[in-house]
Amino acid sequence: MASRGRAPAASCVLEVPGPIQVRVLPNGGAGDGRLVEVPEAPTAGAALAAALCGHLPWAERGEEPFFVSERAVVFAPNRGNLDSAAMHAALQEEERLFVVPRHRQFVHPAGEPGRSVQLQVSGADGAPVVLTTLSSSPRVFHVSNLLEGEHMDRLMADARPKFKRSTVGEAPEAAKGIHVGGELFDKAAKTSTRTSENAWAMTGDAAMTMKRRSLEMLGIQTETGGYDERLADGLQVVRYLQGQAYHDHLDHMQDFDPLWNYNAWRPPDVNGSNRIATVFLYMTDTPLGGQTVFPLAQRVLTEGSRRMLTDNASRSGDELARAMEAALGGSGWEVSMARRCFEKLAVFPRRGDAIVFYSQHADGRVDQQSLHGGCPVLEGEKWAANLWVWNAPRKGTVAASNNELHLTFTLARGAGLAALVRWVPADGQQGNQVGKLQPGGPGVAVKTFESHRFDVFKASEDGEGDALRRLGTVVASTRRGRVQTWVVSDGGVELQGGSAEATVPAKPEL
Ligand SMILES: O=C(O)CCC(=O)C(=O)O
Ligand SMILES: [Fe+2]
Repeated sequence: MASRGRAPAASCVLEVPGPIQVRVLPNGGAGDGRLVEVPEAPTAGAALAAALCGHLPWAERGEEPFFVSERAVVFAPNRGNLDSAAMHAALQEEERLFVVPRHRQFVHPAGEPGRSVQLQVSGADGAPVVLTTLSSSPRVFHVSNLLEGEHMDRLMADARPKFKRSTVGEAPEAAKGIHVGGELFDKAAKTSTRTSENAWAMTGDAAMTMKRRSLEMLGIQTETGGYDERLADGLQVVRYLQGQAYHDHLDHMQDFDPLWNYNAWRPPDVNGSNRIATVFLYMTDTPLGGQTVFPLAQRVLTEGSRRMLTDNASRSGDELARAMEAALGGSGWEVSMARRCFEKLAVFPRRGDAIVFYSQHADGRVDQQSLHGGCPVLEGEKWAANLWVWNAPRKGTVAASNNELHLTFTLARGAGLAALVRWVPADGQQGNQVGKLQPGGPGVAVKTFESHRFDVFKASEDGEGDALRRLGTVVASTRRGRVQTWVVSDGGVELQGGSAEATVPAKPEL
């Protein structure tokens, strides 16, 4: 990318910056986008958004977007820099600029494997953090210059006396009470599919530096525009000894997960929260094995990625087989995994290298392609630091009142019918009945949360309550107020006192 000649010339005459053009694309988009001129006259907020991306359906839910440049600079009203002057100062000629809907997060564009981008993020010893694409589906990047050697040494030294056998579905001790509830921690179980050891690093310079840089590198936007602790789990220092591994898994919370059930709470694609990305930093050179494998990704070797993906390639098949036998014995899931690890897209652990991969698409849907695992360590040890990053504050870190709503369903006056109200889980399963409406009877009141769905059915009047016909669906949204009354009649379900706009079902424009 050519940089504009903005530096003062040898004389005292300042070079006046000329107009600058950027390439505007939707969040996560591929390709070159559309060349648009950043207005020279001072332009800010909605006017700037319209000038830059009028050609895109950008006003999702009527909200102005924010912008993130390819080099991870966020331009947003709450950062005080959604204006043309700030863009002129920070952007390079023809830099790609992504339009991110207000309630989503920027997702780095993948591009071709091997493509590198130097971010405007200062990393280890002031060097810029560099992302290199390893795979576009799932989105996996190699990261250079994330953390200083001293910071890694500190993380390792602090973790050493604290290591415990890793569990799955656990959360840091220090976060107790801010996650789903105590139950979660009691149920965290040792498992045979994750045989490593781990220790949490919640505070301290090294952990904070890695957390801040990771969020910066991802271009994560927060409510205040500043760093927000609630957008990541604690930093986890992980150690795998010879033979240890972490079976293929997904990092985001699953719908069917009995402990978390995050998606049912608020799916990420309707502004809920879940893990969006994982930053994984290798802190040791592992002589053999210990790769992070992505079995569903395509393995493309390029000049830029060969070293990261073929590190142990000089070992012959026989040598590998002998090493596997010595480290793992003859059977078990670790043996078949170890073999796959030398065939699939797999990143070799090299001290100071990191990877970042996404568990969600740009539109918030979870990405099931992001399946990955920690390959068995065949020789030596593997030490790493792992950060799970969320697209919105983790469940339990948002005061319940922030998205709590009180809905009352009531029969229209004179409506001679009975009705049932059912809550519909996000997974589309059969709804749970929350109440019944009968002529002359009381309304049905529910306390619920943003995006929860309720179906209202006409019911047989004998009170047996068979659902006969669906009269309407209400999707809870605080945009229509925190206390709402919905009136049920044969003709449908309507918000009492609602304006025409308010009763239109929330429908994203994108
Ligand atoms: O050890 C690895 O390479 C991957 C670890 C991992 O997937 C995790 O900690 O979530
Ligand atoms: Fe993982």
